[in-house]
Amino acid sequence: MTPSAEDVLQNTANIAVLGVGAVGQLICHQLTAKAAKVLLLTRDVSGPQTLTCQPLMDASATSCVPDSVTHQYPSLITTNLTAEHLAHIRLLIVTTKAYQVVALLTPLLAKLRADCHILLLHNGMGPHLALSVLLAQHPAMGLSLGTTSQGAMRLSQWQIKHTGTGLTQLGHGFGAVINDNYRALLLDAIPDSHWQDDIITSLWQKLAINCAINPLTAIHQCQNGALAAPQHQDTISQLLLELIPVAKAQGVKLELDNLLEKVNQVIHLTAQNYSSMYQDITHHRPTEIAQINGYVSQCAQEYGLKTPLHHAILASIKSLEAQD
Ligand SMILES: NC(=O)C1=CN([C@@H]2O[C@H](COP(=O)(O)OP(=O)(O)OC[C@H]3O[C@@H](n4cnc5c(N)ncnc54)[C@H](OP(=O)(O)O)[C@@H]3O)[C@@H](O)[C@H]2O)C=CC1
Ligand SMILES: CC(C)(CO)C(=O)C(=O)O
Repeated sequence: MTPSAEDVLQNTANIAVLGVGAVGQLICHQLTAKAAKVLLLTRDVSGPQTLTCQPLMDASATSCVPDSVTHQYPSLITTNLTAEHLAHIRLLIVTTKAYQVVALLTPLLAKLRADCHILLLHNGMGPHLALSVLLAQHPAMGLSLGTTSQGAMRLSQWQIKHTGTGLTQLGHGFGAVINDNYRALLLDAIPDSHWQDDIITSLWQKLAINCAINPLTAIHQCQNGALAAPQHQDTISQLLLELIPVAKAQGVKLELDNLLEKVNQVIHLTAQNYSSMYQDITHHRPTEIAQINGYVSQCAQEYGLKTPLHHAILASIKSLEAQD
C-alpha cells in the first residue's frame, strides 16, 4: 500500500535511520523539523532518549552561539531487530560509514517490509553494487543513492554540531522508485538538496573530490585548505587524470578542468575542516579508503586500466591505518 503524504508526515515512525552518527543525527533533526517521525536503529543498548543539535552559526550572528535543539526519538537496537520491529519502516536511510553498509544491510533485507525503500548516504562508492545483487531477491524494494557535503560533528554520543552547509544530491539507484511523498519530504527537509536524474555521475564527482582531498590531508596531516598550496596541485591533477578513464569505462563522462574546479572549490569552502579521513587516522579508526581511492583502483583493474597514484595512495593510507 502506498503511503499518503499524511502517513509520511504524521504516522508512527515509518522512516528509520541506520547509522545514527554525525550525518545520521543531522538528517534526523532535519526531518523532525518538518514534523516527520523518525525511528533510530542503533547498536547502543541503552539507546538515546533525545538527540541534540547545535545549529550552524548564522554568518551575521558572530558573537553568540545559537541555541541547541533537542528532540525525542524512539529507538531500536540493531543486534536484535525482528521483522515485527521493522514492519512499519517504509523508508530506511543508511548513514553508516561506507564499509559498514553491506554487512549491516545483508541480514536486515529479509526482515524488512517487502516494499521498504532504502536510501544510502555515504562517501565513497561500491556498496550499491553489492546491494544491487542482494536486492535482486527483493523485487518490491528499491534503492536510492545520495551524497551530501553538509558537515556535522559529534560533540558526544547523542549530541552533534552542524558544522557546514553544502549540496546534497539524491537520485534513483535501482528497483522500485522512491515514493513521491518521501522524495518531496527529503528535498524539503535537507537544505540545498536536489534530485539528480543521473545520480551515478554526481557520485563520481563527489568520489573525485574525496579521492583528492581525503587521503592527501591524512598523509600531510593538514586541514583541507592547505591543499590549495601549489605543491599539491600536480598530485591532485594526476589523481583526477587517472580517475577520468575509469569513470568513462563505467559510462560516466567527466572532464579534468571541471573536476579540478570542483575540488579546488571544496578545498576553499571547507578550508578550516579536517577531512573525515584525517580524523579517522588521527583517532585510529578505520578509514573509507577502500571505497574511495580503493574503489577507483579496483574498477581500473577490472577494465585493464592503470591508476598507479591511486594505488600508491591506497597503500600509504593502509599503512597509516596499521600504525597504532
Ligand atoms: N560527518 C560529516 O560531516 C560528513 C560525513 N559524510 C559521510 O557520511 C557517512 C557517515 O559519516 P559520519 O556520520 O561522520 O560517521 P559516524 O561514524 O559518526 O556515524 C556512523 C554511525 O554508524 C553506526 N554504526 C556502525 N555500525 C553499526 C551497527 N552495527 N549498528 C548500528 N549502528 C552502527 C555508528 O554507531 P556508533 O555511534 O555506535 O559508533 C555511527 O553512529 C560516511 O560515509 C562519511 O564519509 C559525508 C559528508 C560529511
Ligand atoms: C568534502 C570533504 C572532503 C569535506 O571535508 C569530505 O567529504 C570529507 O571530509 O569526507
